[in-house]
Amino acid sequence: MTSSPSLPIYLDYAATTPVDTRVANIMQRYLTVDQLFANPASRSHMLGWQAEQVVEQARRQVADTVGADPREIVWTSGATEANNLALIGYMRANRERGMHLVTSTIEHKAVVDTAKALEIEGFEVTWITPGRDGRTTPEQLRAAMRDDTALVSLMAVNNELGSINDIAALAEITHEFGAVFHTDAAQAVGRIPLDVVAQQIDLMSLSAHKAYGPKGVGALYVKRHPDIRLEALIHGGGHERGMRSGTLPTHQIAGMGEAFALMQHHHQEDQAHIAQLRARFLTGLEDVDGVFANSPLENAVPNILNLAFKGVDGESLLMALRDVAVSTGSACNSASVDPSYVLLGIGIPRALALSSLRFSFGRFTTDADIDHALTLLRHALSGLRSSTR
Ligand SMILES: Cc1ncc(COP(=O)(O)O)c(C=O)c1O
Repeated sequence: MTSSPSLPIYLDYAATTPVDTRVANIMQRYLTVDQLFANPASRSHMLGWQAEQVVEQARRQVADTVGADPREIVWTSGATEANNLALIGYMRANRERGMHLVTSTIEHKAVVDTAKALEIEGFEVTWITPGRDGRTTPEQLRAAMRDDTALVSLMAVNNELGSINDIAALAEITHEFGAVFHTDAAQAVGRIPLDVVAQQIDLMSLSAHKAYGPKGVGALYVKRHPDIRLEALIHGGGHERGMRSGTLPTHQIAGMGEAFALMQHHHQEDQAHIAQLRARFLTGLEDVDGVFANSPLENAVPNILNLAFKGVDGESLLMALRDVAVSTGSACNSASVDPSYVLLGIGIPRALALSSLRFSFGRFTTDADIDHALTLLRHALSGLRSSTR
């Protein structure tokens, strides 16, 4: 007999993942007075050196996960800061190479809004509109490139759709034009193979909390090459080779290192488990009318499934599904609800975009969670549909 899942059922892993207990146990070692709490930048005593070793061990773990050299990893507060540092830091430091940046309309806000801030600063941005499958094609990128393009920023895995870009092909075109390639890989670690050398990535944003690590820590991979110079956004003690000042949070960093090492170790097992959960979920909805997948089912990670429920208001469905933690990509303000710009960006009609929910699964999601969520979803849909009939 399978026991009933505890409520609410968490199907919002793309928003954040729980910290793996093994990661939390390691983080505990670097906090209190009887532990290794010292400042890793303290050079005058052994406790500082020991803390530094912990940071360097985590740097190796993160570097190993993406095929980088540890010296290429710069700690940040998350992927948002890493995206800001990559885009603003690179464009400001390389004005003489070009004032033009290429990105897409369905990037995470941390890229979209950063690119808009650069436009205000006088840089020019070309916004690619990806296809219905959420991918930017090599042809689209080629058409957007100019002689003065300094940087291309295209995400590895889209956070609302799960669509996967062909990073290696996009990076190759970027380099043909002499520009530098950045990818936001916050949703990609442990979901798709990442290898900065094979995929020719120059800059890559990473986040711990999408990979069973803690919130508030991330990294920017910065290829060691004389052409890849960044202007710092945060000034101070000159940490991280001057690229990002601020005392390093040993416990957060150790957590990210362990989380990434576990991600690498569990990659296949996690993804097989999750692919089976997505199939179970889709099968359970086969006989429900008016359900459409906004997420592509090919060239997509299985942990993110965005579905539209025709004729049903997404916000009302969210309310009716109080015992299932999911999300809409909508932005609410006091007067109205704006549909997800990502769904609109791939050509989903406004009404259908407003009827959409993102379900995202993870390492700790069980078959019982899926079955129970299906029961609640079917019940909520029939309730809402019969009330509007
Ligand atoms: C694709 C993508 N980029 C960036 C971020 C922001 O990451 P962080 O929360 O580490 O700042 C997220 C998470 O919301 C994301 O999904």
